[in-house]
Amino acid sequence: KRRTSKKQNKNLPPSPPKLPFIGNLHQLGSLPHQSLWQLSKTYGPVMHLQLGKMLTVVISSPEAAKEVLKTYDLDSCSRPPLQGARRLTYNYQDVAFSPYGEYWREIRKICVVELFSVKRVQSYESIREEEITNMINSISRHSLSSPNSSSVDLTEKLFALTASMIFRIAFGTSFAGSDFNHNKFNELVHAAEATMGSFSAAEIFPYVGWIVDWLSGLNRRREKVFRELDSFFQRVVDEHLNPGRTKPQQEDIIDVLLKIIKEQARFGAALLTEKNIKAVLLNMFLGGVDTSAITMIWAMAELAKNPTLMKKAQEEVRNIVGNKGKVTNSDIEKLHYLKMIIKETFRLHPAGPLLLPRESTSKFKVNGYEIYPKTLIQVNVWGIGRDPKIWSDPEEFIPERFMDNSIDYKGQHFELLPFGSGRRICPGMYMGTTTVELGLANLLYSFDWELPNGMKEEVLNMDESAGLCLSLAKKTPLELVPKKHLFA
Ligand code: HEM
Repeated sequence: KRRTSKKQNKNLPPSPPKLPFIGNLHQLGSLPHQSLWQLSKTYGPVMHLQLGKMLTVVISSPEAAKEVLKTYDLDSCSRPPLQGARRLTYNYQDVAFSPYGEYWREIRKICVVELFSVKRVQSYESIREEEITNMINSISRHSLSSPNSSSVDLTEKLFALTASMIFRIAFGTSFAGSDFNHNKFNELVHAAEATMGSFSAAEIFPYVGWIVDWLSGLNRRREKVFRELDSFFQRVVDEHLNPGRTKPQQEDIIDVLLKIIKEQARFGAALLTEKNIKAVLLNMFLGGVDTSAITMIWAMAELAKNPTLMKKAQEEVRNIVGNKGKVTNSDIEKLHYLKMIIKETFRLHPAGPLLLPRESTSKFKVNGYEIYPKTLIQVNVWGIGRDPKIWSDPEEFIPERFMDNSIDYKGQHFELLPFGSGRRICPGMYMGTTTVELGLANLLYSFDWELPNGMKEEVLNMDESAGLCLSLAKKTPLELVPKKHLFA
């Protein structure tokens, strides 16, 4: 049973004042990473909050993040059993929400070694290039067919791009080749994300919360999304099991997982089942589609707001690629300025502003305060990215700050943690950054971009939208006017 602060208020981190019953819940607001960052300015980089019945510790400095994610990684790398995720993960039989233990270690190893390894990601190079070419062609058609320079909705284009890529990588067919409607699928994935992210009353209020969830229809909505996704995933798995199926050129993710199941059965060590395949597919859609799209959208929005930086990035990519027609994987390593733009985007707009919640499994101390077992831990990487003690002009988008600076985002530098760090670090980091780099490079190479209707850069709306499960989206769609770049 989750502990409450009454039993252990000896040396807990400082906390804002609480209300009876709900504790600090009312202080979260609609953008919790922002409210928590404000609170941390008063209560410090290690503070505790009572969210209903859940004791939560919020970490808001690189030093404290290093303690949790490195020094005490093993003591804090479990996940809380969130009700929103329970059904959709077949009782936490996925990677992202599975508690720390033998099963998680095994499935995590499969992800790192088999599914998202550098070799596997490289094997999907042609899928990435084809899907990006499709997007560029569709923007070109738009730009040619509207001589009065009407804008395209880049938010829609980039979500469609990452969804199509993950769909093909996971299932081996494209949306066009499946009987699943593109929009319907995106709708379903977003509904799943929303149910995952929704707080259950059952989680927050002891004894009576389940009644609220039942009355509000939350359980019914979760069940409906679960059934639809489950039946879709099951159908694709069954198709893969059909001996008459024509296989795609590269093994897709379902092929790889089915092969592992077969091998395990041969050695009598059956650990994975079809349920695990479906749960991992869900992780790929929830973890891989929005995060990469959102990062590209924020990067393009920042560049549209800063035309000098946009021009510098375009000159770099056009000089390096020449009139080849498109940017390919082999060009990316030479695009140093683009890489700085991506780092700066991760600093200001990390797709997971609070990472995913961790749960402690033993007692340890951070900054002299006790963290007890079964505490929910959130690391505010959004706040750390905007801390004036670490970054000069923190609210400004300045890619050049990374020029003579060794800070990277791969989990070794606790000032910049868009993918987290330690045992739970995002296993899809290479897949995500490869998509973001190639997608952005091609957008910058192929078109000049302008704000619509003579809009001034200062008025471009950069508000954040209430985060769902993981992702911190731009509130309004990014509409920009593309002008096809003509090479001499
Ligand atoms: C720009 C792109 C991406 C960003 C910013 C991102 C960010 C994150 C973050 C912040 C976490 C939580 C780490 C923690 O708890 O400490 C995470 C976990 C995870 N991500 Fe990503 N991600 C991205 C792309 C991807 C892709 C492409 C995939 C797979 C197709 C993926 C799959 C996962 C999975 C399975 C986990 C859970 C890992 C675990 O709990 O062991 N992510 N990601």
